[in-house]
Amino acid sequence: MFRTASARLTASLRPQITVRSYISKQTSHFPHKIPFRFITTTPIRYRPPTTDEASKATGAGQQRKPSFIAILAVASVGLSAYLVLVKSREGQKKAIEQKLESRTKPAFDKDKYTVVFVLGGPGSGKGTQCQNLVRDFGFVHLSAGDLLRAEQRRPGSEFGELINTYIKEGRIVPMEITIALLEKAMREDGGTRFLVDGFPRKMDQAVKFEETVCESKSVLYFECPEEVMLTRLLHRGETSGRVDDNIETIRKRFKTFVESSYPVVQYFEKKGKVKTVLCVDTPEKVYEKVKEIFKEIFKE
Ligand SMILES: Nc1ncnc2c1ncn2[C@@H]1O[C@H](COP(=O)(O)OP(=O)(O)OP(=O)(O)O)[C@@H](O)[C@H]1O
Ligand SMILES: O=c1ccn([C@@H]2O[C@H](COP(=O)(O)O)[C@@H](O)[C@H]2O)c(=O)[nH]1
Repeated sequence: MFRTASARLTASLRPQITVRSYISKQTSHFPHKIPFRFITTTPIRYRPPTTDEASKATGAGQQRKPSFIAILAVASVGLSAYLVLVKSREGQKKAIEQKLESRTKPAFDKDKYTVVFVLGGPGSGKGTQCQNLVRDFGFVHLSAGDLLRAEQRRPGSEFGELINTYIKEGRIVPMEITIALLEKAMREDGGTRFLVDGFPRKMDQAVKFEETVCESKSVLYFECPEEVMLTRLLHRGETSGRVDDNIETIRKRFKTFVESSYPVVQYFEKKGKVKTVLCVDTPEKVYEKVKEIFKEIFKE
């Protein structure tokens, strides 16, 4: 008999089973050393243990502090792997460099192959117009940016991480990599007329490509105000998934264009190779001008 109402209430809250009997029912997989608080006989209301409590009881998830030696071992293995990777990447770059250095003449004869460089700021419309030229003039379109992105995605590429970092920063990838990709694409395609889009972006690339791969016939330059290019790129960024179509990287790309790429246009201008097209109009209007230029250059 319970003496008071409150004692009756307390009794009704007593567990049907104590924690000890719960453990003994579940016990086959419990450790022999059960934490003290689990073996109290004070009847408390049973509730199943929380995941946290269960894992403490079983010892699962308990972290042992790694020793200093273990940390050192893991760190040195990581560092060695990183150094091997850097060395092999450096080695590959050097090998390409040496291959290019050893050339006494370009790999492709300019009398048999036609290379047109397509230059202009980011978002000026180079890629859009190249597609029209492929359709109407039988050119092969080689976008240096697309080739770099493909190499970056290629499983096992030694340069994937490096390319990604340069593109995100709006910087120009070391020329050996881009030149090797362009030359490979030219060989694999087997065509004879190439629109090399978005390359050369720096003077060293311009000189090296013409010395070792092929001399250009002409340069098509798309002139476009920055605010127009900015609007286009931000719009493209809504769907492109490109890591560099965001305001921060776009600003960096504009800076790189002014500092490193525009001098290339000036260099070819002095050689009388540049045809300039203002491209603030609609793509169709811009193409009318581009088409006239190509008809003029490639009349046969
Ligand atoms: N004349 C134009 N008027 C309006 N939008 C255009 C025009 N030309 C291209 N665009 C659009 O602007 C964006 C950039 O064009 P495109 O990709 O051809 O430029 P790009 O110079 O090749 O750029 P990037 O160098 O960044 O690859 C695209 O979304 C394209 O559809
Ligand atoms: O010759 C090149 C061409 C491109 N890059 C890098 O790629 C991005 C994107 O190029 P798009 O032509 O706009 O597709 C460019 O900003 C550079 O980071 C390069 O390094 N060298």
